Amino acid sequence: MEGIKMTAKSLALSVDQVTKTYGTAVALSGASLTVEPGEMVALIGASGSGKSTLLRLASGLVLADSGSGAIRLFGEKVQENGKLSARVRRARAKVGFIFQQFNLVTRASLYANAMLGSLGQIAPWRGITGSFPDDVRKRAMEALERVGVAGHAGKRAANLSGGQQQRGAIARALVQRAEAIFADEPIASLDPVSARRVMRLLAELNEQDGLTVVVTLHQVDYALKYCRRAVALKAGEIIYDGPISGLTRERLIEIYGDEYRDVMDEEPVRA
Ligand SMILES: Nc1ncnc2c1ncn2[C@@H]1O[C@H](COP(=O)(O)OP(=O)(O)OP(=O)(O)O)[C@@H](O)[C@H]1O
Repeated sequence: MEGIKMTAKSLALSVDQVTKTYGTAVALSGASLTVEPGEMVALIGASGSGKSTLLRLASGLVLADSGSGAIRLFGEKVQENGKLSARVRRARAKVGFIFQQFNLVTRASLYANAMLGSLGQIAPWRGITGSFPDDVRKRAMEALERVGVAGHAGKRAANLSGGQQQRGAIARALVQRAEAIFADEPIASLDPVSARRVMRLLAELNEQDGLTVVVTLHQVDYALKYCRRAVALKAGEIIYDGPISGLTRERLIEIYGDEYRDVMDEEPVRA
């Protein structure tokens, strides 16, 4: 494929001139972005810069302003011109979305949550009655093992730690047979060890299984460590899109504002 421009069909994500306003607040402004299959991309930017909005638009949970271009997942249209596509379900089927608030059904077991990844593949009555086919049960257990939480399969999601829940959500994406995982702040509320586990798992799925990963991150350190490409938003505009090595000191100050200079230069309060 080298030297050949990838078509929208072969791209994991394509966002074409998309704007989203909430009242008078511009959350995303004429953003265009493409992600190729197999990439691991960090979406960074200060709080309120538009990272979550971009992922929500990609999932079809939020509609862009009219006049916006198309958003596609693996060539299938999610929305265009502020209208949901008729093929949105087909588009969504290829991506496991992990949003902080809506990750798991908290009253259900981790095992049941993982099986829910099969909803698009089985007869609706099976999902409603919870009578999942044997192959789904098997795949759910394998996925929980793969992400390292099989020992908690029978526990209610509500009774598990944030890190275990995040890994459960990743297992659900594996049962879904997702070709990509789009995760919104998957490590925001995790301790450093749990955060590292989740990021390593995403990186492993990217490297070993070829899953495309798009992940919003607050901590630049994790982006530098686990992602090869960064897309930085500022006030709804993409102001950097390139290799992670391009996140120089000056660029980070541009992304996070002048005060970030102090953050980088600050001495520890206690030695
Ligand atoms: N449902 C909403 N109603 C009104 N304004 C919203 C809504 N969702 C987002 N916004 C606004 O859009 C802008 C972008 O928000 P968004 O959540 O995408 O930023 P973010 O970069 O993900 O922030 P954070 O890192 O804090 O999660 C912000 O100004 C926010 O207040």
